[in-house]
Amino acid sequence: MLIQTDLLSKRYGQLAALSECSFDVPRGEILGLLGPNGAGKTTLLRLLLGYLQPSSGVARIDGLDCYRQSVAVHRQLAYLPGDARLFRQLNGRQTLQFFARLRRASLERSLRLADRLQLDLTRRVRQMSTGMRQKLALAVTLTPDVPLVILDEPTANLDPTVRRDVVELIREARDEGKTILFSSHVLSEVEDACDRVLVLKAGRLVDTVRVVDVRRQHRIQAALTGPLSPVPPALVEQIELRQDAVGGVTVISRGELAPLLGWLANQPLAKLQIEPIGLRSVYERHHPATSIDE
Ligand SMILES: Nc1ncnc2c1ncn2[C@@H]1O[C@H](COP(=O)(O)OP(=O)(O)OP(=O)(O)O)[C@@H](O)[C@H]1O
Repeated sequence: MLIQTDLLSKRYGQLAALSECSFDVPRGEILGLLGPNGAGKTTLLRLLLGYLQPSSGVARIDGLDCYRQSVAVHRQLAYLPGDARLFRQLNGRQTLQFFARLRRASLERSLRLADRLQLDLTRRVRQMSTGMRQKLALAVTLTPDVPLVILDEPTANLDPTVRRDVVELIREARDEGKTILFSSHVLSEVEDACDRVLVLKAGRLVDTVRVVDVRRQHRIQAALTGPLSPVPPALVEQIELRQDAVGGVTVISRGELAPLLGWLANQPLAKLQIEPIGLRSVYERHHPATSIDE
């Protein structure tokens, strides 16, 4: 495991910003952190970075204690903070050169990433828009040859096209062997980019979901025109079936669709609708009243 936390907690006086959070992240995984404002995402990232001392529990990266061995931990990672600051008087290319030298990283790789993000490197940082600065900061963060990349809301301020590019770059970094941990408010990009998602609520880890499992889940709705025949034993385990008083039926499927559709084809149904459940349903189970970006 590259990251391991054990009952990791952080209190500010009476407020539990993070409570007894335990999880592992294997190498080569993209892990998303989801939760509304104040759920504890940044606190968790700062504990992993060793910027905060845990009130109790421990966080380890590559076996190193994140707080006590933070210098060694920092050699293993690149971090993009939510409020990344760059030198305003440098232009894009000088910025990439500065950080490549600092991290003993490849400038060529920086330039390639900047090209992918369609950055104009001749502009000074102070003349860049917020989105352009964010892209430059991302190119800086994805350049070093380190096993772990931590991104705090990497796509804030970016338009949807650039968001897609960022998700692609994150996946490419994973394919090169990096482990990526990122927090986001945008459900669709978490679903597109991540292998696994941690859902935080008021400082507690309330769910861990594998995106492939979420993708396999479907909701099927239909109107009954007669009685249903019994559900075949092979399907009982993987579906949840509800009938309402006005002749509607809802089936939640957690497995392969084909055998279920085979059974449904022989049922007296009309107006059949099938939709993927997606991460939104998982998120709303824990945060029913919270708005989040699609
Ligand atoms: N230095 C601090 N002193 C006191 N309380 C703090 C401090 N830092 C964070 N908190 C509180 O801890 C809780 C978790 O905050 P955190 O910043 O980790 O949430 P978040 O999930 O990152 O939110 P956001 O999406 O808004 O960035 C919040 O209630 C916040 O007000």
